[in-house]
Amino acid sequence: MKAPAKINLFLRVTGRRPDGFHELVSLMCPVALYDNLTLTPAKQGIHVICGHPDVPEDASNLADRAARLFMETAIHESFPSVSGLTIQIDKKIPVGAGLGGGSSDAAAVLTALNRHRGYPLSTAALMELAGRLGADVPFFIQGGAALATGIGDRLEPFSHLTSWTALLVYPNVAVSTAWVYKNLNLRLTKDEKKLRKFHFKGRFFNVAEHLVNDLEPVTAKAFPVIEEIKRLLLAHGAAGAMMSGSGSTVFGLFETPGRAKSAYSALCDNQRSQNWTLYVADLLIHRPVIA
Ligand SMILES: C[C@](O)(CO)[C@H](O)COP(=O)(O)OP(=O)(O)OC[C@H]1O[C@@H](n2ccc(N)nc2=O)[C@H](O)[C@@H]1O
Ligand SMILES: Nc1ncnc2c1ncn2[C@@H]1O[C@H](COP(=O)(O)OP(=O)(O)OP(=O)(O)O)[C@@H](O)[C@H]1O
Repeated sequence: MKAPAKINLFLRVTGRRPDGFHELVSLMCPVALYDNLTLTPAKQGIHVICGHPDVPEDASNLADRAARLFMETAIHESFPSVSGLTIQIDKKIPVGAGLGGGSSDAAAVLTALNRHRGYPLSTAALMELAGRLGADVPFFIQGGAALATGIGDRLEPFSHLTSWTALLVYPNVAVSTAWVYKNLNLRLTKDEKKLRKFHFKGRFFNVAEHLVNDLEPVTAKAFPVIEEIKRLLLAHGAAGAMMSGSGSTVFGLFETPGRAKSAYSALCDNQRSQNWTLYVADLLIHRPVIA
C-alpha cells in the first residue's frame, strides 16, 4: 500500500510543555510522493526489509513499532494468538527530510492491520495509538489536509486550499527534528504569542499571507542551502516557497503541474542541483474515500 509524504504549509510554534514537547498550530497536507509498503504474514515475529542505508530494519523502525503496538493492543481485544508479519518498505520519501516518511509508514501499517483484522479498533482508538508513536502519525491516519494543534495531535480536516502542485527539493542533508526543536528560541512577546495563535477557521489558505514556518530559520542557519533553494524556486515561477517541517526539504507551490514541471527541468539543468533530489507532487487535499 501507498504511504504519502506531507508538507507543512503553515507552522507556528506557540509554546513549550513541561515535558519538552512544543505546542503548535500547523496546516499540513499530504502530497503525492509515496513509500510503498507490502505486508505479508510470517510464522513468527515482525521483520522489516527496507535496504535504505539510513532506515533501521530492527525494532526501532517506526513501521515495526506500529505493528508491535497494534498487535499488543488489538490482540487482547479480538485475537487468540499473535501471528508474525513481514513489512517490506520501498522507500521513496527522503529520510530526515521534514516530509514525515517514517510517520506515514507507521500510519499505513496501523491502518492496514486494522482493516485486515476486521476493524477491532475504532478510528479514535487507532489515532490514539498513532499518537504514541510520534506527533505526526495521527495526521496520516486521518488523511487529507488538516489543521493540527496541541503537539500536532489534535486535528481538524481542512479543505479551504487550492490544488497546488509542489516541487520538492531535498538537498541531501538529513535533519534531526529533536535538534531543531531544541535550538528554537521561544522567547516570544505577548503580541507575537497572539499572532501565532492565528486561526484558520472558515478562511481560505492564502500563500502570500500565510506561508510561514517557525522552524525554518533554525535549520536554515545550519544549512544555508535552504535559502538558496527558496530563491531558485521563486525565480522559476513558484507562487511561494518554504521549508517543510523541521527540514531539510524545501517546496515551491505552482499553479499548474506544467509550471512545476518546467521549474523542475530548469532546476535539473542548474549545476547547483547536482546533489539535490527533486520531485513534482500534487497536494492531496481531500481525505481518500474508503470503499
Ligand atoms: C516538525 C513536524 O514534523 C511538523 O509537522 C512535527 O512537529 C514533528 O513530528 P514528528 O517527527 O512525528 O516528531 P516526534 O517523532 O513525535 O518527535 C521527535 C522530537 O521532536 C521534538 N518535538 C516533536 C513534536 C513537537 N510537537 N514538539 C517537539 O518538541 C521532541 O524533542 C521529540 O523527541
Ligand atoms: N520507516 C521509517 N522510514 C524512515 N525513517 C525511519 C523509519 N523508521 C525509523 N526511521 C528513522 O527516523 C528518522 C527520521 O525519519 P523521517 O524520515 O520520518 O524524518 P523526517 O523526514 O524528519 O520526518 P518529520 O517530518 O516527521 O520530522 C531517521 O533517523 C530514520 O532512521
